[in-house]
Amino acid sequence: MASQMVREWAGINSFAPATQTKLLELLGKLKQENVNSLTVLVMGKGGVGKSSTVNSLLGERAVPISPFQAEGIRPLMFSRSRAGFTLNIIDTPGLIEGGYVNDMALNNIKSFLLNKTIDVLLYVDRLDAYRVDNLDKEVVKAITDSFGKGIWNRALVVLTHAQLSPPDGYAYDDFVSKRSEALLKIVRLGAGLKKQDAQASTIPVVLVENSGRCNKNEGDEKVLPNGTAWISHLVQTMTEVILNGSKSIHVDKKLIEGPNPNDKGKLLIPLFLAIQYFCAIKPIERAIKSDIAKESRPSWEMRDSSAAGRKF
Ligand SMILES: Nc1nc2c(ncn2[C@@H]2O[C@H](COP(=O)(O)OP(=O)(O)OP(=O)(O)O)[C@@H](O)[C@H]2O)c(=O)[nH]1
Repeated sequence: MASQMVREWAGINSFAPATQTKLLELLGKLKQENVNSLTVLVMGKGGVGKSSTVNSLLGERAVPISPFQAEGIRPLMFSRSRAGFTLNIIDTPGLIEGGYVNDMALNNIKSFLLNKTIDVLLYVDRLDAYRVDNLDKEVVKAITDSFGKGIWNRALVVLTHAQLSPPDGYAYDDFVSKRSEALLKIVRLGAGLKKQDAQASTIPVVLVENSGRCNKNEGDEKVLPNGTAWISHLVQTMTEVILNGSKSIHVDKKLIEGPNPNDKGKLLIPLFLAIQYFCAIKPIERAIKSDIAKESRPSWEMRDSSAAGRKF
């Protein structure tokens, strides 16, 4: 982290005054809790608005945006500091290639993150998508297999294109709840979260609108159709997640090269097999051998041989 060039977070000045005030308040709150730097990892499928969200948060065009899926230029980390606080934000390549999880992209991300600590994961998708499928689950599973279930304690689901006009018959908030619930369900499935896991019910969903045509309120803040000033709302939700008492994810060699962090129970499999062998299979084998030894000649054999004797 130290080798990264940290620039002044000048982009914050491009936000509306009310947004700036709120952000500085939130940074102050984090500093009060001894959080002086924050590393935000941005992941998701391709073309969902990851880079645009990075730019929106930084308040500058740090990453070039294209309507076509970018190839192989990321991960990229941008570090900005303001009032003694450092924000590191990591943009990553889309995780799907040709209908499958792109293992190479995932390995690049993992190597890039070596010795870094992830404070928050922004799992990005689009609000204006009408279904979830197995690929969504696979992407979530790949993230979980790489960093462990714990990452979802530190995650937000971020939905871009939030200035959408819902299809006929839907109120905006109803559409948002339906899409959020469908996506959260697949996240829980992909992450292998059970109902009793704390994260299962607490992953927040935040809406963003990265387009330059985002509506503004009278205070010049960028707002969603429901009136939420989304930049400060996003940072506030990130702050809540950071202060929720869960641990950040430190990415070390063991996490990257070691067994799947969710597979700890599987290490016990050889032990279970050994117990099964010595306590069940061995005694059965012994019993069979002793039966064979005890039984000199089976009665049917005796019967058959006496019958044969009579014949010849
Ligand atoms: N209207 C609207 N367009 C968006 C929004 N976010 C992203 N876009 C557009 O969606 C396209 C893809 O955005 P990117 O930010 O490059 O998406 P990405 O996830 O980084 O894409 P990859 O680099 O391919 O992984 C671009 O044309 C953006 O302008 C949004 O909130 N609203």
